[in-house]
Amino acid sequence: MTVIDTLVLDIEGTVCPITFVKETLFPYFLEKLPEYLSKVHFPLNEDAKNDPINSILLQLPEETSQTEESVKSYFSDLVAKDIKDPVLKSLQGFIWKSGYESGELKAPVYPDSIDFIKQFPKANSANKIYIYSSGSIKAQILLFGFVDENGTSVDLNKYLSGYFDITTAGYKTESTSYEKILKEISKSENPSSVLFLSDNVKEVEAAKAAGMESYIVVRPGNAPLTESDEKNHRIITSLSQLDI
Ligand SMILES: CSCCC(=O)C(=O)COP(=O)(O)O
Ligand SMILES: [Mg+2]
Repeated sequence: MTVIDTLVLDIEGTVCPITFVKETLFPYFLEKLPEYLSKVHFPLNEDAKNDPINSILLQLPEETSQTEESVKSYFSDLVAKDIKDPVLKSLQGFIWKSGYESGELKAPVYPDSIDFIKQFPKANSANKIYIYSSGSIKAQILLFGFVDENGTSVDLNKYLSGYFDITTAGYKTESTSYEKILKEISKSENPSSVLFLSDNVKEVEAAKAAGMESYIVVRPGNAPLTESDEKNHRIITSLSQLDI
């Protein structure tokens, strides 16, 4: 049996509760959005590329980016439907930054995940951990940079070897995205030495189709699994159950 030395971790529903994303991060973004949009001049200025919000909004379809109101209602709709849209994810990462830096936001990464992330990449071993989330890479680095460990903010980024999102790897339910990750981390020849963990069955199936090992992580509040999901996949409820 191949030894697993590389982990690729999903975030929401895997190493941190879905409620943190849905009930804290998404509402924080919607609450702050009007304040950020009020500083933008509409119609958008094609030449104001060094204004970060203006440049993000320039990636929107033209009919959506005409007025402050149309932009607000476009993003609110995407958030309500939890659409993994790259422009939304980029703007969310930008707005969450000020929340983490002011101390208003702290990421409730599960204690078992904090322990695992700290101990798995031992010195002088090939062990590595990567992150693959629909949240932008900027948002991933922020989340792991401000982890709430017993009330203290800790930075776990030094234990992580890299990050992938939908702009760099592709959508998480497509096997080609996992093939791309394998190539990027030089594991195409040995995909079964890589373990992907996620709460999302379709993501687990896509990773397996690319040749990775993959388990479903069940956490409180995650979507329920069917009998066939339970039969076809290995399931864990904590990263402390990993026998690697
Ligand atoms: C990186 S924090 C924000 C998470 C987010 O926006 C999201 O859509 C979570 O998706 P995941 O792929 O981590 O389940
Ligand atoms: Mg998830």
